[in-house]
Amino acid sequence: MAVTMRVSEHIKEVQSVIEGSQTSRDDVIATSWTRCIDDYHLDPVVMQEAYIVPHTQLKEHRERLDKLIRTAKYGLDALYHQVADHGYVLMLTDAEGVTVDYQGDASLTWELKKAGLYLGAEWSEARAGTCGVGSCIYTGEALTVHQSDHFDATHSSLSCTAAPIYDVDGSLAAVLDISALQSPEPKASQALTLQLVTSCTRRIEMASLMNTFRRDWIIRLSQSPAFLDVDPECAMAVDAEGRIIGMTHSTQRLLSRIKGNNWRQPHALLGCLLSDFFNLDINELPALSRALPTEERLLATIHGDLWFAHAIAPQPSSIQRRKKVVSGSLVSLYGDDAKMADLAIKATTLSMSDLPLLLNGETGTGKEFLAKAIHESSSRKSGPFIAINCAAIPESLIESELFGYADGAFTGARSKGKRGLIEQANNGTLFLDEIGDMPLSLQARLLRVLAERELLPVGATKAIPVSFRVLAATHKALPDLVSNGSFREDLFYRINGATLTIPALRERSDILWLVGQILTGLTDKPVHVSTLAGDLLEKYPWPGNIRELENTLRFALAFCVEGEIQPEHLPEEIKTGLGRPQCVSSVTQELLATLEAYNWNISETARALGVDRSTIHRRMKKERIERHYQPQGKR
Ligand SMILES: Nc1ncnc2c1ncn2[C@@H]1O[C@H](COP(=O)(O)OP(=O)(O)OP(=O)(O)O)[C@@H](O)[C@H]1O
Repeated sequence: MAVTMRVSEHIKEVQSVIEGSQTSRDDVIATSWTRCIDDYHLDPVVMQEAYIVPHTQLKEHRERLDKLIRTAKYGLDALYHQVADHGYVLMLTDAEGVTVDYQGDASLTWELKKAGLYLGAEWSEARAGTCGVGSCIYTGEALTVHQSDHFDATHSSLSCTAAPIYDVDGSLAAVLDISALQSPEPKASQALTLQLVTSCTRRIEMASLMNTFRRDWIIRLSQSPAFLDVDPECAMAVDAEGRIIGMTHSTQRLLSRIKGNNWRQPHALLGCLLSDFFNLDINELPALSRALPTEERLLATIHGDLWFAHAIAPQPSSIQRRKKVVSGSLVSLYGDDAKMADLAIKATTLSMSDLPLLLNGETGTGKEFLAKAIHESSSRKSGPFIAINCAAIPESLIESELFGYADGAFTGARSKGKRGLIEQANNGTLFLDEIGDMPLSLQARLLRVLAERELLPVGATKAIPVSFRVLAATHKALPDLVSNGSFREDLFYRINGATLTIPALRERSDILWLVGQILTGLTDKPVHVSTLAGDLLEKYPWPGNIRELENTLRFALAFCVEGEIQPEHLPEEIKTGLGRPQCVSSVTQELLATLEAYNWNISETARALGVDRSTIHRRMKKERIERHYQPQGKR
């Protein structure tokens, strides 16, 4: 009976307030009641229990706020511990009012669920009428909706105190609410609760800013030097050019005040220079680090108001931190890429030993580049680095090129002896590129040199002692060549003290860094890459890896005159984002198979396919078919 009386009185009060009667309710409550009628068309007579969103929807809402839930966890746990004994539950909702995280007394689950103080409950104004979370979302301010402040009499036993949590870009991310099923009658009893919730949201925003902008400058401000380090009021993130890129909500209000802006327009602040608000330039930030006593770290706004400030320098990424253990030359191999960082750390350790290394990777991934860096990081760096492309030297010359020949080994003009490449590598590094293409007969001779550390030039009778480190590279799977008998197993073990595998360019996350490095090497002029062109370069699959990237940039430089590479300066296959054709037609497959079968003899291939030679040439040109790794002399 008493409940029915209370409900009808509440409905009457709501109606009289809507009609404009004087009320002792807070303004924020009265205006929300008006919205409920005018905007959401809710009827105070129709009472509705809390709405719980279906489980699958809740999962999606939670996933969207996952990062914040994890960041806020410690703060939420601490807050719940403070209020649990006083009968409060804690809810974190997203900006739509859906409860995505919850802590409450498990023994009261049934009552709490019924009252909507539970995971999945949706507390938007449009759905639930005037309520803590919904009205906080609408106003963007912390507030308490106490008992009969609720529009819907169903909720008039609840007291809900909510505060907004803003994202680092100033948009509303979430609402933190603590609610009680029962509370004392006066609304003032909730004043302390409001304080608690607000200071918790400030700390969550601070943690979120610190997490998001680890690699940028963070400036924290406080009116008290004693609280600057422990509980600052404001914090903002600033990029290398001194532009504001993130902020907590109190900073949003402070900066808006300085500029004379409405605080609800955070985008008018983002991107502005620090010097638009404070008498400070980015270069002066180090002076605000902990090197100076707190009392001396003063920062003045452009209007002369003073704040104590603490500037935190950008923290190096884990990859950058790990770069400190990578030896000098190997650092220049990569930017922010975890796979390359792992490779460089391994290469640094191995470069200190004399172990033979096998460098594996697709064509153009930088195997020779890596080999040189390893040489330069090793104790043999003052010796020569001799590179031999085992696939490029004609088979007939390879022996004399590698081993040299003695005086009089040949008749005629070349009767004077010649030092072979292996001898030239003495005291340095011998880099055997495309080792998988070395003929079996030479593999045996190379094995002997590696085993005995002495070499016998062609026609010589006396062996020469040699000391060098062997680095070998291949894009082929050497174990497969060993299995099919085209590579000697004993040589494989001799050159493979350890294997270093270089990732393909498409697997790397530092493509744009590489673009910058290569452009610096190709031109003295400053050249930028537009965002769109950069996107295309990052998306392209790069079958030819860094070599193809280098050629692409040469191509782009030839067409770009304005100092900025745009998509139209890129080759067709990159511009269209399609890449080179990945699958070959059956006609092309037949042509390839026949060429292979006839050892790339065009006349025999033409005869076998019943066409003339010019047709084969034309089709090879059209399909860009060419024989790879053919010894030079036979092309
Ligand atoms: N980290 C790097 N920074 C800049 N340029 C690089 C880098 N790595 C490789 N390159 C360039 O890419 C091209 C290909 O590199 P490299 O010849 O070392 O590749 P590779 O794997 O040995 O190729 P292949 O398998 O065809 O022998 C070279 O012009 C080299 O200068």
